[in-house]
Amino acid sequence: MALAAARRLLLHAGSRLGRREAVDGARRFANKRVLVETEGPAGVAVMKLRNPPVNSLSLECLTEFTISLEKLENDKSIRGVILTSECPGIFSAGLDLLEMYGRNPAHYAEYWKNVQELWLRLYTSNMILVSAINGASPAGGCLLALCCDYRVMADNPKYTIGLNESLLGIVAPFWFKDMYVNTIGHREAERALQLGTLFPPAEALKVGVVDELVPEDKVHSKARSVMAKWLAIPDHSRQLTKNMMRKATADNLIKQREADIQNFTSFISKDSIQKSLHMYLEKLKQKKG
Ligand SMILES: CC/C=C\C/C=C\C/C=C\C=C\CC(=O)SCCNC(=O)CCNC(=O)[C@H](O)C(C)(C)COP(=O)(O)OP(=O)(O)OC[C@H]1O[C@@H](n2cnc3c(N)ncnc32)[C@H](O)[C@@H]1OP(=O)(O)O
Repeated sequence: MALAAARRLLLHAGSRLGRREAVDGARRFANKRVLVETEGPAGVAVMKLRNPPVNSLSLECLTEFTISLEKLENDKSIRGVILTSECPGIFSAGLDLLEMYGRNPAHYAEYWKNVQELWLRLYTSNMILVSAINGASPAGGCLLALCCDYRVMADNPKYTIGLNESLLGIVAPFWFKDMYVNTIGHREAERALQLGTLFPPAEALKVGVVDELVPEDKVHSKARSVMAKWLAIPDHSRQLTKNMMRKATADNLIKQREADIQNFTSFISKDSIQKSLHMYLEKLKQKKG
């Protein structure tokens, strides 16, 4: 309830701000963790995640992301969105592990509902989505990129991308898996999901997790030129085609959202899974020291 009220407030405040800035010509709105700029080619917004240090998708970040998307969807002048990060070297570290560790079942359920909500909005968006992957993109970070229509990645071998859930002792849900299969094919997905592979850029390109690699300083300009190509296609035919390609995958979750929340909640609440997450978080800490 409290989150729903916060969401309404944010949406309202955001739309007032958005309107005022549009009058000034600045065309920019921001929540704390998501910045949206609509400068550049007409009809294109750039959405930047800014939840330092690693753009983990906390409940607040998910909510702000979903609200920003909703606002852009409602703005008929916007036809395309470039999704990128403001955190140096990190696109997104994926779902926030601290939302899935040491909390209670009601929190897990609320969190998962919001993860589903963001995925459904992104994956089924009528807008053209291009990701400018300017850093590491594990698990939920990869999920965000996979929702896009085209993925441009910085060719920096330090950055990796993939669904690495099995390395954490958890299991990618069926809808993550479905989207992976849709993108890279059954055999590659089967192998990568079991091994929790994090692909360096050249391998990510080879297997089809991303569509194009460019030098790091060219990621944004390339994303813009890709967007220009997609904008040249009439919206109605592109949207109907996208819907035809993606609807069955989205419907598969829509028809069992509640069961998926229950599954997640009981899975993540298990002592053995909490122990695995604890060990993984400790490993992340030790990496530093
Ligand atoms: C039967 C099945 C039924 C249902 C389905 C069930 C379950 C499915 C469940 C969940 C699916 C989850 C998908 C996910 O997205 S899980 C998240 C996976 N993410 C990762 O593995 C990334 C981990 N992070 C890293 O590898 C690195 O941090 C990095 C490469 C992103 C960045 O490296 P850096 O060296 O630059 O930074 P660090 O020092 O490692 O990190 C800084 C700081 O941030 C904390 N942190 C990192 N990632 C996360 C995260 N995802 N969530 C929360 N916090 C994170 C890290 O611990 C550091 O914190 P401190 O400064 O030490 O406090």
